[in-house]
Amino acid sequence: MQMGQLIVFTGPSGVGKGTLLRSLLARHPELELSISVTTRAPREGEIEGRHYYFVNREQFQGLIATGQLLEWAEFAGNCYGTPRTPVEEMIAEGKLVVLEIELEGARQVRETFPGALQLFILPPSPEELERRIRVRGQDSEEAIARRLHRAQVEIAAADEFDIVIVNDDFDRALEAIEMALFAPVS
Ligand SMILES: Nc1ncnc2c1ncn2[C@@H]1O[C@H](COP(=O)(O)OP(=O)(O)OP(=O)(O)O)[C@@H](O)[C@H]1O
Ligand SMILES: Nc1nc2c(ncn2[C@@H]2O[C@H](COP(=O)(O)O)[C@@H](O)[C@H]2O)c(=O)[nH]1
Repeated sequence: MQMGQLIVFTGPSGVGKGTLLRSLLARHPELELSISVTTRAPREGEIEGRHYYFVNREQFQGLIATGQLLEWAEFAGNCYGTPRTPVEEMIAEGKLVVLEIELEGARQVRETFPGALQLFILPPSPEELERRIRVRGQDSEEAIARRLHRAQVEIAAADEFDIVIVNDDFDRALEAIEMALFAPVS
Protein backbone atom coordinates (compact mmCIF):
# COMPACT_ATOMS: atom_id res chain seq x y z
CA MET A 1 0.00 0.00 0.00
CA GLN A 2 1.16 3.54 -0.79
CA MET A 3 2.42 5.52 2.22
CA GLY A 4 0.25 8.43 3.21
CA GLN A 5 1.09 12.08 3.37
CA LEU A 6 0.95 14.73 6.03
CA ILE A 7 -0.50 18.12 5.02
CA VAL A 8 -0.07 21.06 7.39
CA PHE A 9 -2.28 24.17 7.38
CA THR A 10 -1.01 27.17 9.31
CA GLY A 11 -2.02 30.81 9.38
CA PRO A 12 -3.03 33.46 11.89
CA SER A 13 -6.04 32.87 14.08
CA GLY A 14 -9.19 34.04 12.29
CA VAL A 15 -7.76 33.89 8.77
CA GLY A 16 -10.31 31.22 7.84
CA LYS A 17 -8.29 27.97 8.03
CA GLY A 18 -11.06 26.04 9.75
CA THR A 19 -13.74 27.29 7.37
CA LEU A 20 -11.61 26.49 4.32
CA LEU A 21 -10.79 23.05 5.72
CA ARG A 22 -14.43 22.21 6.38
CA SER A 23 -15.22 22.89 2.69
CA LEU A 24 -12.12 21.03 1.55
CA LEU A 25 -12.96 17.96 3.64
CA ALA A 26 -16.56 17.95 2.42
CA ARG A 27 -15.33 17.97 -1.19
CA HIS A 28 -12.51 15.46 -0.68
CA PRO A 29 -13.51 12.58 1.59
CA GLU A 30 -10.09 11.02 1.00
CA LEU A 31 -8.65 13.67 3.35
CA GLU A 32 -8.53 12.90 7.08
CA LEU A 33 -8.42 15.67 9.68
CA SER A 34 -6.36 15.11 12.81
CA ILE A 35 -8.28 16.09 15.96
CA SER A 36 -6.08 18.04 18.35
CA VAL A 37 -5.93 18.09 22.12
CA THR A 38 -6.29 21.46 23.84
CA THR A 39 -6.48 23.02 27.29
CA ARG A 40 -8.69 25.78 25.86
CA ALA A 41 -12.27 25.81 27.13
CA PRO A 42 -14.79 24.65 24.53
CA ARG A 43 -16.48 27.42 22.55
CA GLU A 44 -20.23 27.35 22.17
CA GLY A 45 -21.12 24.53 19.79
CA GLU A 46 -17.76 22.77 19.97
CA ILE A 47 -18.03 19.02 20.48
CA GLU A 48 -15.58 16.79 22.36
CA GLY A 49 -13.75 14.51 19.93
CA ARG A 50 -15.01 16.36 16.87
CA HIS A 51 -13.52 19.83 17.20
CA TYR A 52 -10.95 19.01 19.89
CA TYR A 53 -10.25 16.69 22.79
CA PHE A 54 -10.56 19.06 25.74
CA VAL A 55 -8.21 18.34 28.64
CA ASN A 56 -6.80 20.17 31.66
CA ARG A 57 -3.18 21.28 31.99
CA GLU A 58 -2.21 18.28 34.09
CA GLN A 59 -3.61 15.87 31.51
CA PHE A 60 -1.82 17.78 28.75
CA GLN A 61 1.48 17.58 30.63
CA GLY A 62 0.92 13.83 30.97
CA LEU A 63 0.49 13.50 27.20
CA ILE A 64 3.77 15.35 26.64
CA ALA A 65 5.62 13.31 29.27
CA THR A 66 4.50 10.00 27.77
CA GLY A 67 5.41 10.99 24.21
CA GLN A 68 1.82 10.89 23.02
CA LEU A 69 1.98 14.18 21.11
CA LEU A 70 3.49 14.46 17.64
CA GLU A 71 3.93 18.18 18.22
CA TRP A 72 2.59 20.70 20.67
CA ALA A 73 2.72 24.41 21.46
CA GLU A 74 1.34 27.07 23.73
CA PHE A 75 -0.77 29.61 21.86
CA ALA A 76 -2.45 32.69 23.33
CA GLY A 77 -2.48 31.22 26.83
CA ASN A 78 -3.58 27.66 26.01
CA CYS A 79 -1.82 24.44 25.01
CA TYR A 80 -2.54 22.59 21.78
CA GLY A 81 -1.13 19.31 20.49
CA THR A 82 -1.53 16.61 17.86
CA PRO A 83 -2.13 13.07 19.15
CA ARG A 84 0.64 10.94 17.67
CA THR A 85 -0.89 7.46 17.31
CA PRO A 86 -3.92 8.23 15.10
CA VAL A 87 -1.81 10.29 12.71
CA GLU A 88 0.91 7.64 12.42
CA GLU A 89 -1.72 4.93 11.89
CA MET A 90 -3.53 6.90 9.18
CA ILE A 91 -0.27 7.63 7.37
CA ALA A 92 0.69 3.95 7.52
CA GLU A 93 -2.73 3.17 5.98
CA GLY A 94 -1.85 5.41 3.04
CA LYS A 95 -4.17 8.29 3.96
CA LEU A 96 -3.79 12.05 3.40
CA VAL A 97 -3.79 13.49 6.90
CA VAL A 98 -4.44 17.19 7.52
CA LEU A 99 -3.13 19.08 10.56
CA GLU A 100 -4.49 22.56 11.31
CA ILE A 101 -1.83 23.92 13.64
CA GLU A 102 -0.01 27.13 14.57
CA LEU A 103 3.53 28.14 13.64
CA GLU A 104 5.59 26.47 16.38
CA GLY A 105 3.86 23.14 15.78
CA ALA A 106 4.39 23.45 12.03
CA ARG A 107 8.10 24.00 12.67
CA GLN A 108 8.28 20.84 14.80
CA VAL A 109 6.52 18.83 12.08
CA ARG A 110 9.02 20.17 9.53
CA GLU A 111 11.78 18.51 11.56
CA THR A 112 10.04 15.19 12.21
CA PHE A 113 8.16 14.85 8.89
CA PRO A 114 10.31 16.64 6.29
CA GLY A 115 8.09 15.19 3.56
CA ALA A 116 5.00 16.95 4.88
CA LEU A 117 3.44 19.55 2.58
CA GLN A 118 3.14 22.85 4.47
CA LEU A 119 0.61 25.50 3.47
CA PHE A 120 0.27 28.95 4.99
CA ILE A 121 -2.97 30.91 4.74
CA LEU A 122 -2.61 34.71 4.73
CA PRO A 123 -5.35 37.30 5.31
CA PRO A 124 -5.87 39.99 2.65
CA SER A 125 -4.98 42.65 5.28
CA PRO A 126 -4.48 42.98 9.06
CA GLU A 127 -7.75 44.94 9.27
CA GLU A 128 -9.70 42.14 7.61
CA LEU A 129 -8.08 39.59 9.93
CA GLU A 130 -9.25 41.55 12.97
CA ARG A 131 -12.72 41.93 11.46
CA ARG A 132 -12.98 38.16 10.95
CA ILE A 133 -11.90 37.35 14.52
CA ARG A 134 -14.48 39.81 15.84
CA VAL A 135 -17.27 38.63 13.52
CA ARG A 136 -16.69 35.09 14.77
CA GLY A 137 -17.66 36.49 18.16
CA GLN A 138 -16.15 33.65 20.18
CA ASP A 139 -13.14 35.23 21.85
CA SER A 140 -12.75 37.68 24.72
CA GLU A 141 -11.08 41.05 24.14
CA GLU A 142 -7.97 39.71 25.87
CA ALA A 143 -7.90 36.61 23.66
CA ILE A 144 -8.38 38.76 20.54
CA ALA A 145 -5.47 40.99 21.54
CA ARG A 146 -3.20 37.98 22.14
CA ARG A 147 -4.20 36.38 18.86
CA LEU A 148 -3.65 39.59 16.86
CA HIS A 149 -0.25 40.06 18.47
CA ARG A 150 0.72 36.48 17.61
CA ALA A 151 -0.63 36.97 14.07
CA GLN A 152 2.18 39.45 13.32
CA VAL A 153 4.81 36.83 14.24
CA GLU A 154 3.08 34.13 12.23
CA ILE A 155 2.61 36.27 9.11
CA ALA A 156 6.30 37.24 9.21
CA ALA A 157 7.13 33.51 8.94
CA ALA A 158 4.96 32.79 5.89
CA ASP A 159 8.04 32.41 3.66
CA GLU A 160 9.04 29.25 5.56
CA PHE A 161 6.11 27.40 4.02
CA ASP A 162 5.95 25.45 0.74
CA ILE A 163 2.81 27.21 -0.44
CA VAL A 164 1.27 30.54 0.59
CA ILE A 165 -2.36 31.27 -0.23
CA VAL A 166 -4.24 34.51 0.44
CA ASN A 167 -7.76 33.89 1.73
CA ASP A 168 -9.41 36.94 0.20
CA ASP A 169 -12.15 35.54 -2.01
CA PHE A 170 -13.14 32.28 -0.29
CA ASP A 171 -13.84 30.23 -3.44
CA ARG A 172 -10.61 31.33 -5.07
CA ALA A 173 -8.62 30.41 -1.96
CA LEU A 174 -10.29 27.00 -1.86
CA GLU A 175 -9.48 26.43 -5.51
CA ALA A 176 -5.85 27.41 -4.91
CA ILE A 177 -5.63 24.88 -2.08
CA GLU A 178 -7.13 22.18 -4.29
CA MET A 179 -4.61 22.99 -7.02
CA ALA A 180 -1.76 22.76 -4.49
CA LEU A 181 -2.94 19.40 -3.18
CA PHE A 182 -4.30 17.66 -6.23
CA ALA A 183 -3.01 19.23 -9.47
CA PRO A 184 -0.69 16.81 -11.25
CA VAL A 185 2.95 17.88 -11.22
CA SER A 186 4.25 18.16 -14.81
N1 LIG B 1 -12.62 34.42 2.51
C1 LIG B 1 -13.32 34.86 3.57
N2 LIG B 1 -13.96 36.04 3.52
C2 LIG B 1 -14.66 36.51 4.58
N3 LIG B 1 -14.80 35.85 5.77
C3 LIG B 1 -14.17 34.66 5.88
C4 LIG B 1 -13.41 34.11 4.80
N4 LIG B 1 -12.91 32.91 5.21
C5 LIG B 1 -13.34 32.73 6.49
N5 LIG B 1 -14.10 33.77 6.88
C6 LIG B 1 -14.73 33.97 8.21
O1 LIG B 1 -13.70 34.33 9.11
C7 LIG B 1 -14.04 33.88 10.44
C8 LIG B 1 -12.86 33.11 11.03
O2 LIG B 1 -12.71 31.89 10.31
P1 LIG B 1 -12.14 30.55 11.00
O3 LIG B 1 -12.77 30.35 12.32
O4 LIG B 1 -12.28 29.48 9.97
O5 LIG B 1 -10.62 30.97 11.19
P2 LIG B 1 -9.38 30.09 11.68
O6 LIG B 1 -8.22 30.49 10.87
O7 LIG B 1 -9.75 28.64 11.66
O8 LIG B 1 -9.21 30.57 13.17
P3 LIG B 1 -8.53 29.78 14.42
O9 LIG B 1 -7.14 29.46 14.01
O10 LIG B 1 -8.61 30.78 15.52
O11 LIG B 1 -9.36 28.56 14.68
C9 LIG B 1 -15.31 33.05 10.29
O12 LIG B 1 -16.43 33.85 10.69
C10 LIG B 1 -15.37 32.73 8.80
O13 LIG B 1 -16.69 32.55 8.34
N1 LIG C 1 0.63 23.49 17.44
C1 LIG C 1 -0.68 23.24 17.38
N2 LIG C 1 -1.56 24.22 17.11
C2 LIG C 1 -2.86 23.91 17.05
C3 LIG C 1 -3.33 22.60 17.24
N3 LIG C 1 -4.69 22.62 17.14
C4 LIG C 1 -5.04 23.87 16.85
N4 LIG C 1 -3.95 24.67 16.79
C5 LIG C 1 -3.87 26.10 16.48
O1 LIG C 1 -4.15 26.85 17.64
C6 LIG C 1 -4.61 28.14 17.25
C7 LIG C 1 -5.83 28.53 18.06
O2 LIG C 1 -6.90 27.65 17.81
P1 LIG C 1 -8.38 27.97 18.36
O3 LIG C 1 -9.20 26.77 18.02
O4 LIG C 1 -8.25 28.22 19.83
O5 LIG C 1 -8.82 29.21 17.62
C8 LIG C 1 -4.92 28.06 15.74
O6 LIG C 1 -3.85 28.69 15.05
C9 LIG C 1 -4.92 26.58 15.47
O7 LIG C 1 -4.51 26.27 14.15
C10 LIG C 1 -2.37 21.58 17.52
O8 LIG C 1 -2.68 20.40 17.70
N5 LIG C 1 -1.08 21.95 17.58
